[in-house]
Amino acid sequence: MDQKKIEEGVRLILEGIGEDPEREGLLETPQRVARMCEEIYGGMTQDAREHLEKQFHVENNNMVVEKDIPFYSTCEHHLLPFYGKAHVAYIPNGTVAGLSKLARTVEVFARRPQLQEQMTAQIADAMERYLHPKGVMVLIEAEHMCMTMRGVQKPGTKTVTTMVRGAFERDYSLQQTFLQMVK
Ligand SMILES: Nc1nc2c(ncn2[C@@H]2O[C@H](COP(=O)(O)OP(=O)(O)OP(=O)(O)O)[C@@H](O)[C@H]2O)c(=O)[nH]1
Ligand SMILES: [Zn+2]
Repeated sequence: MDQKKIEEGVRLILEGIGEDPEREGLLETPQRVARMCEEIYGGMTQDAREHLEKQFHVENNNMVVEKDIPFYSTCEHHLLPFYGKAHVAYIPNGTVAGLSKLARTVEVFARRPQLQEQMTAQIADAMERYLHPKGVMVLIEAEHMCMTMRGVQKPGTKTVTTMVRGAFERDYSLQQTFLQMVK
């Protein structure tokens, strides 16, 4: 990441809103924001493959559900946070990933400027591509700060997005099972 560019940008925004970037409280703010960007946009330099390619063989291919994975992301329109929970499920095809790797996959895509719909699809894509499962379903519920602290100002509004792949697309009862489990 180009820390210097971020610092220049933060200084310009501060000047733009009529602040004095040289006053004591703001002196280190550009560097702080640049360091923060490394963290909150850390997914930009990560590949979900690193997390998902190591797998373990299993005897049964029952549905695996990991629910209530908390995440923080940033909406790409306003650069304000959106945050909530991701629920992911897949039907293995002889192999499974380590449980932590599903949560890590969520992080890879959350830590980027994002649209919730896009993040939902990207997680499903990565699971499909690297786990080669029989099916995948992802459900994300989130609150968008751009809808609460500004604009339409509707705190409490939740946006729910889903993506289904493979067996979940064809079998409605699998979707129902997943929805029951994450409810
Ligand atoms: N589909 C989708 N929209 C999002 C997401 N995050 C923010 N938005 C919306 O992006 C839209 C941007 O609309 P614009 O009309 O270009 O921008 P705006 O004038 O700031 O819109 P308002 O928020 O309605 O004031 C808004 O409706 C936001 O609510 C997201 O993850 N997915
Ligand atoms: Zn927004």
